[in-house]
Amino acid sequence: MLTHNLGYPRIGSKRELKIVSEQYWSGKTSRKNLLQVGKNIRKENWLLQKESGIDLIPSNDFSFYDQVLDMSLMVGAIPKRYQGLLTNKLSYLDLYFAMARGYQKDSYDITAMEMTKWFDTNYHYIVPEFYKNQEFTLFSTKVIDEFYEAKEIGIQTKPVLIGPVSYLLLGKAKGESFQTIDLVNKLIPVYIDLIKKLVSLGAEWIQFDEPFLALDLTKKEKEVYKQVYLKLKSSFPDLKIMIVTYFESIQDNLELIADGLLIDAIHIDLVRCPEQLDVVLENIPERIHLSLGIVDGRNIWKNNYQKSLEYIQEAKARRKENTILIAPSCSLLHSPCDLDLEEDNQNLSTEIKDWLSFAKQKLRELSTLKALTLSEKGDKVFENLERNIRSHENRSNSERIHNSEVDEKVKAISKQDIVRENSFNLRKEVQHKNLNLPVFPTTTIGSFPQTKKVRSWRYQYKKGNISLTQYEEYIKEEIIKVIHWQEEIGLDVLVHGEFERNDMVEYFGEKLNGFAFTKFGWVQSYGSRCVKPPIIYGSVKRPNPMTVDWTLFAQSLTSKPVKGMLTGPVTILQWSFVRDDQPKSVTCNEIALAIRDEVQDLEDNGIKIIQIDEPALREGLPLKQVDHKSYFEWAIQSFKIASSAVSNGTQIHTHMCYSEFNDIIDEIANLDADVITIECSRSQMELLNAFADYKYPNEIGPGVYDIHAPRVPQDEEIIELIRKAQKYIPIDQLWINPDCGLKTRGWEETEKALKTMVGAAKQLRKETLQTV
Ligand SMILES: Nc1nc2c(c(=O)[nH]1)N[C@@H](CNc1ccc(C(=O)N[C@@H](CCC(=O)N[C@@H](CCC(=O)N[C@@H](CCC(=O)O)C(=O)O)C(=O)O)C(=O)O)cc1)CN2
Ligand code: MET
Ligand SMILES: [Zn+2]
Repeated sequence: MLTHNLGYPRIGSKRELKIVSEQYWSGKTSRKNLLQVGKNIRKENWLLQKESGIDLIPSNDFSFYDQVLDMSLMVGAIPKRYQGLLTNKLSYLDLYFAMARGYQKDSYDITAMEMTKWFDTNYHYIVPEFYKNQEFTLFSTKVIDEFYEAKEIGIQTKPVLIGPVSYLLLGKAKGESFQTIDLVNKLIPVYIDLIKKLVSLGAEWIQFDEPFLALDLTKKEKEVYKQVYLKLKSSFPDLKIMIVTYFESIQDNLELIADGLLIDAIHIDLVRCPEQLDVVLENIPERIHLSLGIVDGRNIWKNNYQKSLEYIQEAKARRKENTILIAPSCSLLHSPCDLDLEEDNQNLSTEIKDWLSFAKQKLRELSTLKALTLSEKGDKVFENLERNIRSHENRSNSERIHNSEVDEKVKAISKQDIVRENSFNLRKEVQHKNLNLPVFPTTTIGSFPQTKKVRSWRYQYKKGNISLTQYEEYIKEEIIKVIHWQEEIGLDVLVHGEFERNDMVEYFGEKLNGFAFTKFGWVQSYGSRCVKPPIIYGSVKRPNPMTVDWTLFAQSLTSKPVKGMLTGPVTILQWSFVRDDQPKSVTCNEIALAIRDEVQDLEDNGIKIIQIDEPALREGLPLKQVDHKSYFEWAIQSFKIASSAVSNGTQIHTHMCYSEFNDIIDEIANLDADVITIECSRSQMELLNAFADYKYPNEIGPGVYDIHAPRVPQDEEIIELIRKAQKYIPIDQLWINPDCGLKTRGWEETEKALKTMVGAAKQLRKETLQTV
């Protein structure tokens, strides 16, 4: 039985890659240094995995930005708008970053590629752009270089590629309409080229990530799967092809995998879908090795050895031991790096720490499980099993995890608690009278630039170098500046800027009971951006108001409305590491009740507009159609618990971004928020089609410019987008705002962009008045 790993976090345990990338982008360090830091991280990760007793160690799991973008460069899927950069001899790395971040320099003005969520995770990938007559060529040798690099330090790795079918399905057809999967015959020769090189360097196993193989597939997609793996196997009969699935069960595609695919191993996610083990053992023949994904790659709880050993025993009873592998459920990209770094962390007690395991610890868990499988009772390694059992007992018996008062409150939630006083039409009238806004009201999504300065104050405060009063004074100064600036440029609905927040989820977690925090538990979200998801270990409760003081302070500075700014229950749940000992729906309701109290407090204090962000609503959607309904039932209910306590005149906003929303318009409408601001600009307002078809009843602010990249939009671009929006949405339902919050932007581009946006709104208002 072998242990193997599917991918290790590449940001570095102290976010070394993030730091150096951002320095490189701002011209503060050399390309050579950036490349060196990347190399050091790869080496460290490989050696760590070796020391931890992992038999098959991955390569090409490293990335300077995103593994899907790496694939696009690998196969030469470079959209035309970057060709000029190519011929102008921009380095490979700078071309790569230009595709990810856009390029606005030396008379170039090129937009970035679209970015979207990686399945149901908070990781975002760069969406490949495909054209009907797309050609592919082997453009980059990254995978070969990294295989060789590992070999040089004595490690024979298993290169990781995104499988050709999943790669095509992850992309988007541009220009003429067609199915991306139709490009498969053009793509395969490039994979073959690549594999040929890897095999000649001595690669024995190659891991093909094919997450779509665990999802609903069309007949055609199944057929393509067959063709592709037939072609690959017949080209490389001696190569061991491992197909990796995760986040869902393969049970609906067993026949295809067992009879249709010429492969040597299949990996399944037993953490998400333990129930598939039985049918998989029944149906997958022994000639295909079976990799059991038993250590949770998506959450931070310590592995339950007893349960894992049962799975292994079950497999051993039904197939030869040397056809079994064990692994994390998915790539450890989604786990924080190292629990050992959390020494003297007061927000993570020794008791709770004993319940947890991060990427480094998860590797050890795998080798311990292997050792336990191979040894006899009484061997020393069994002490590990006993310790593990004790940890789990301590956790389930701990007094920290349940609070009967919260349980009672959740049980007492009634139908009345989840509907607004009146329907939207009536509320709208009261709100419009109340707020008296112009047509095309302008607003932003909440955050303004989180500058180094603001972050370093927080850092200094947390370290004890400055007092709380001093820290709050600094934040107040920022709020004063940002309120005045918003008034000056003529925005209609203002925000306080969220300067006091480290992150929109972590901040609320810190204020709620039942959450623990790490110091170094960073997980990559996209590019250099990371999050430190808080850990929900117990009942959630709001001991005190969380945002009221800051919001009132901001409102006291202006006569324009300031939006109260909250993160919604589904998003707090989805972006935290959530307890696995009760249904998510229950935890979500607990959070919803806390947010409801906060909404009520804001209203009681005279705040007229309250935004409850739910950018992760779509992300939480189960990956298979059959499970959608039950998810939406509790997710929508949670949002409504949080938002429905207010009177007609209080305007509830929500905000969503980074996802495809076309297929969930019904559910978005069911939230019954008075206004939704939604990301739209990267997809050129495509989304609004769906809203228009649906005759979406409430108000909408489709994002009019992309905030992911520093690029400043032109006047005409914004006007063009608003005109487009007007074709779909009646004017009296339209708001004007950016795609998302501005926390990742600098002030320079923010000022220019928002002035342009307000200018565009003013111009359109004039035109509208003339036509009336
Ligand atoms: N949780 C979450 N998920 C999300 C989003 C989001 O906002 N939050 N947005 C969407 C896109 N994803 C994003 C994810 C992260 C960031 C982001 O800006 N992350 C920041 C970190 C934010 C943070 O936690 N900041 C802390 C810690 C900052 C820090 O690095 N401190 C330094 C010291 C600071 C100094 O002195 O310079 C240190 O600890 O060493 C703070 O402000 O307090 C980053 O990577 O840079 C943005 C978008 C989808 N998913
Ligand atoms: C990822 S959604 C972000 C919403 C939040 N209010 C912000 O402006 O940053
Ligand atoms: Zn957003």
